Amino acid sequence: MTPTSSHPVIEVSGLRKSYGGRAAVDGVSFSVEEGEIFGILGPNGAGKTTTVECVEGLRVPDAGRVRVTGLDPVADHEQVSRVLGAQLQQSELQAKLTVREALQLYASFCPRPADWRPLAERLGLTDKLTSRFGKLSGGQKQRLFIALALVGNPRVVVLDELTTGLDPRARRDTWQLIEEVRAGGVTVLLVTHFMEEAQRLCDRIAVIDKGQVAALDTPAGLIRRTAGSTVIGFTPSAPLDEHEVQALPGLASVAYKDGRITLTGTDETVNAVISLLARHHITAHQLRVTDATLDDAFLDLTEASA
Ligand SMILES: Nc1ncnc2c1ncn2[C@@H]1O[C@H](COP(=O)(O)OP(=O)(O)OP(=O)(O)O)[C@@H](O)[C@H]1O
Repeated sequence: MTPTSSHPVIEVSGLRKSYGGRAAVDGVSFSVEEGEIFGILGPNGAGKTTTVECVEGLRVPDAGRVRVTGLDPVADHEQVSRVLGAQLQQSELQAKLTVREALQLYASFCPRPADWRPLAERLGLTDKLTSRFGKLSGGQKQRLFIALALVGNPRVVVLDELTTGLDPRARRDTWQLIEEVRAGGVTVLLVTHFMEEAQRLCDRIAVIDKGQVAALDTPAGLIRRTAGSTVIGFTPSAPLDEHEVQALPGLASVAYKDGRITLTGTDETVNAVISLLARHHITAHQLRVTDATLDDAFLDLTEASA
């Protein structure tokens, strides 16, 4: 089989994988189009890494179909490894290898490698080229893994826990780099625990929970699915009547903490709260009205299936 562009770049359909009789991935389906940044989000143990390892051909599915540029990652492993760049796990690099040697070595495996020097520069590794892998800090190792995933000029890059262990500046630089990589037409499959990262980078996200896709949408679409897409918080100058609060239109949730009330609901809820306060001559101190975040949506979606 040869790669073709008529397929989605990544297709996963009815994927199942069990370990010792326990399903880690239980019927996952999604497809990723060329040039997309597709996020996989989910709680610990949800089956995210197992899913992406099946995409990388590192695990053999028990059932279902996985294709990368139309190729089977297990049967056509060699061809897939020419188009797919993956972030390494810690144990996969020798401690004695220097950063330069690692970059040169990985570039030498690839048919049309990128120039590793600007990549190293972009990832803040230029000062570390002669340092041995074993002596790098956690964040420096992480940056090297990102460089190694990109050095082969892949069509598809799989990044699992992209920015874990990076400081805030390195994290932001890495996000920018990923956006630049995508602007160059590369498709990105990104496993992340960081909501801000998913919201900022991903075109679409599959929320995986207990081995299944709990929701698949754009970040904005996922937020809209949450019961309360608007969050209203304030400290009232006098207690509110609980019956009136519960009767607010569009109300999704109410929480009280240290005299402060936080409601989630809709725009209608905001208007109704303001009228309620005005009717009772109650002042709202430190009133904040914000949009719900992906964090709220994630909790809602993964709790809903708990
Ligand atoms: N090699 C393995 N042998 C046995 N069980 C495994 C193996 N790898 C993963 N599991 C189990 O499969 C389930 C899914 O694991 P997986 O690593 O895919 O989840 P994850 O969503 O990536 O989790 P995390 O966010 O914690 O990295 C977990 O219950 C895990 O314990």
